[in-house]
Amino acid sequence: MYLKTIQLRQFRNYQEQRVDFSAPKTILVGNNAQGKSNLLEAVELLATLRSHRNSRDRDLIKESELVGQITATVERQNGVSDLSITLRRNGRRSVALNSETLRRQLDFLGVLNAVEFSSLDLDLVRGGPEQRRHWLDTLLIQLEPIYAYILQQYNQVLRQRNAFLKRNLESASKNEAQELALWNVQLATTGSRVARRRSRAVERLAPIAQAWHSSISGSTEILEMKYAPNVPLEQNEPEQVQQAFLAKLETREVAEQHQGTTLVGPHRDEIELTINQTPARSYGSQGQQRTLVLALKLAELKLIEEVVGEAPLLLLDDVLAELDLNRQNQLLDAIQDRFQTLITTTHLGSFDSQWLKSSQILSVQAGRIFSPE
Ligand SMILES: Nc1ncnc2c1ncn2[C@@H]1O[C@H](COP(=O)(O)OP(=O)(O)OP(=O)(O)O)[C@@H](O)[C@H]1O
Repeated sequence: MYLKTIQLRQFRNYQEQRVDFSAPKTILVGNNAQGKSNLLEAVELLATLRSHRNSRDRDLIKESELVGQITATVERQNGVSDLSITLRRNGRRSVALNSETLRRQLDFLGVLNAVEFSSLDLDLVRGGPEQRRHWLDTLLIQLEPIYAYILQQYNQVLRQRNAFLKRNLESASKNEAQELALWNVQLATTGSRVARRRSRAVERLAPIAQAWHSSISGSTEILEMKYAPNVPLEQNEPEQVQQAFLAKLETREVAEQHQGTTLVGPHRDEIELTINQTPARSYGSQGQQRTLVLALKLAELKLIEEVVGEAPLLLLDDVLAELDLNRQNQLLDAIQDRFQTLITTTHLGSFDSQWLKSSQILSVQAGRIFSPE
């Protein structure tokens, strides 16, 4: 797939900016805080309707404006599509595909696919389980857009169940016990859907990440990636997972009523990363942790390509310069010209000259993008 053009209106620090992509690789060069990451963020929103930086819509809209917009033209094997996202300060978003406003945001997903790699991704190793869940969920949304809906349903039930538990702290009248039983069934049904999909995704991702990791580290390190669901998934049959879910809820009932919050479910899952049998967080140097993140990102690219049948975009936000030459080359070899790649950097010095020759280079300055003289 190929992103041909993108247009930003009142988005972040851009007033009105169109970019035409003319090569498989585009390098965006500029000083800090000029708008490079903002452009990649716009592409990420088109692919996932989510932002790496977890921003609220009102932060995405240009200061003092009410509405912001991202539009783009994407070329795929089966034709050309126009995408558009309109952001409003009051938080109501609308999305359109080929100029037709879509009722369900879900139908917007899957037209453009992208993998983002930024320094924030080091949190995949160093951060808490929430970061890893968020990462896996974003990947799943691209692998099967229906997952966006499944996750939203789960989160909605979870919020309502939490509110119910809070309202009824410590009490358990007969009516309330009945209502709780209903919430439990809903939580188990929606939660099992989330957990089974996460499990499947990790199963497919883990061997690819392990192979990349071994290749980048020169076979000295073995990466293991394991899904550690909060509700055990001994069997992958929906019914059995739901039963296990309900059984665990029963064992935690007293604790949940005491704490007024849901203690069971995929919002407490973990994705375990170990290197040579040591938790990745406590293993080795920053460089080694970077190797791990790089392997995860390359695995994401490959898995999306496999599932979707076309190569996703790769968004490299200021990370190339942070990789040593060996890792840079591994990455560049893996990309070649197969993946359209947008790269941000503050200086071109660290790029291979061959690379520079075959890339489109654009300058970014105070919310304006232009070809350097
Ligand atoms: N909603 C907004 N309205 C106006 N300006 C914004 C908005 N959100 C962010 N900015 C501005 O965008 C700039 C940040 O741009 P960006 O994050 O793309 O930096 P960058 O060029 O990638 O640089 P760095 O190398 O520091 O990441 C800052 O000047 C910030 O004030």
